[in-house]
Amino acid sequence: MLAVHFGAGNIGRGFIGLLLNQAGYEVVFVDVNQTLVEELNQRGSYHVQLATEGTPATLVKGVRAIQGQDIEAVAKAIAQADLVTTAVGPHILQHIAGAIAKGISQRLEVSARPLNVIACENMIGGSAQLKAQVYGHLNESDQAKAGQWIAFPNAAVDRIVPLQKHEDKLLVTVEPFFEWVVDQSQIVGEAPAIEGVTYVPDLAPYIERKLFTVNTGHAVIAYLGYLYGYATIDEALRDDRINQAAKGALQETGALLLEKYRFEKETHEAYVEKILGRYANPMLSDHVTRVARSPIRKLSPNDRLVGPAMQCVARGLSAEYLALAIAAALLFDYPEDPEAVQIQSERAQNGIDQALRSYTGIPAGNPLEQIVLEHVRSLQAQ
Ligand SMILES: NC(=O)c1ccc[n+]([C@@H]2O[C@H](COP(=O)([O-])OP(=O)(O)OC[C@H]3O[C@@H](n4cnc5c(N)ncnc54)[C@H](O)[C@@H]3O)[C@@H](O)[C@H]2O)c1
Ligand SMILES: O=P(O)(O)OC[C@@H](O)[C@@H](O)[C@H](O)[C@H](O)CO
Repeated sequence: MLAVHFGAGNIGRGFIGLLLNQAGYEVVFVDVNQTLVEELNQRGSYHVQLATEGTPATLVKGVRAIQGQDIEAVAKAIAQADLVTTAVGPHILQHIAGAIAKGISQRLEVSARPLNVIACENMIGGSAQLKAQVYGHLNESDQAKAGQWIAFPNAAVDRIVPLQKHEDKLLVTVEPFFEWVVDQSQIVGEAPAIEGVTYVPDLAPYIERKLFTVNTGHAVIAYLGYLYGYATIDEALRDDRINQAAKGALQETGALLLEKYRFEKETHEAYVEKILGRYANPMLSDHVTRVARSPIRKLSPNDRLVGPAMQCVARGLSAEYLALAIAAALLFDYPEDPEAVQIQSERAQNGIDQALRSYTGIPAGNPLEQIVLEHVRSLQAQ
């Protein structure tokens, strides 16, 4: 069994590649980072270390890699694959769509075999978005055939994997917890048997619960942590102001999720407690600037902050702490993050009101707008 995985980064090696390997797949990574590609091909293996005391590292063997710019080689691998997965980042999906389409066309020419393409990104409808981008590269006849043989099931993935700073360029340290949920209703052929994957009939509650809890809380801690001068998530969480804001935001998204999806209150509270413990893991050393990365994406209308905040406001639920985090994200002026630089330049040229409108999609006059602007003023005054 052959799995082609796009993105040999933190989640790619530390989570998806590991589980696929343990499920018996030969894993072929596709990446544009030449160092990673060369190391993977030279060594054919790498280690995954759990961020806990005294656990030995796991060896992932029999892997190789293809340079992402080698479209012919990538397409050939996809034509032969039994499964395709991605963990490249939401904005990169459009750049891999052409190679996936080429592989699908080659495959449809020679064989009628089902193939599932699963985007493992932090976003709602990641695989559906990738499908639309891939279809943009297929002719009508291939689109029709692909409709029968190629599926793009949406997924939710959860495992905190910080930036890696090991001498060994392939070693990846991950938290022990993981969750990989896939929409069963969108699978073509037999569902891939991967230990650790949960198939569900409808992904919506799972992806929203994950994005609006794990990633919302994370974003609150990261943006406030950055403003208050902390380097890592666990450090920031020890500040009472940030701790209270994270818990407050998770209460707000919790109220929304409970109302929308009828999760059991106790089960959701236990889920939140577990996540707060995961953030606090001192062995992860997860930098606030990693978690805060790409603020334009994180401030977009369907993402972890504005998404739940707008829904809370529409339902008459509180969104005070979410608004505080949106304000902090608008003030995130980390010079090494191009999206932060872009927001700050908009703010400098046209003011915070315009920056808020441009990047959050909050309609002018929506009550959330004023709440966010008040938080901006109070954060600036501190
Ligand atoms: N790190 C986490 O804790 C975590 C957890 C769950 C989900 N995610 C999601 O997983 C995805 C990847 O995150 P990450 O933390 O592993 O990032 P990362 O930067 O470590 O990995 C991304 C990899 O994609 C590669 N890449 C970039 N452009 C490419 C292209 N055109 N073709 C092939 N490869 C390309 C990069 O070189 C890099 O190795 C994101 O969507 C993220 O939100 C991350
Ligand atoms: O990957 P991002 O940039 O969408 O979000 C940053 C972190 O919140 C994220 O990577 C988490 O660590 C991960 O989603 C945990 O499952």
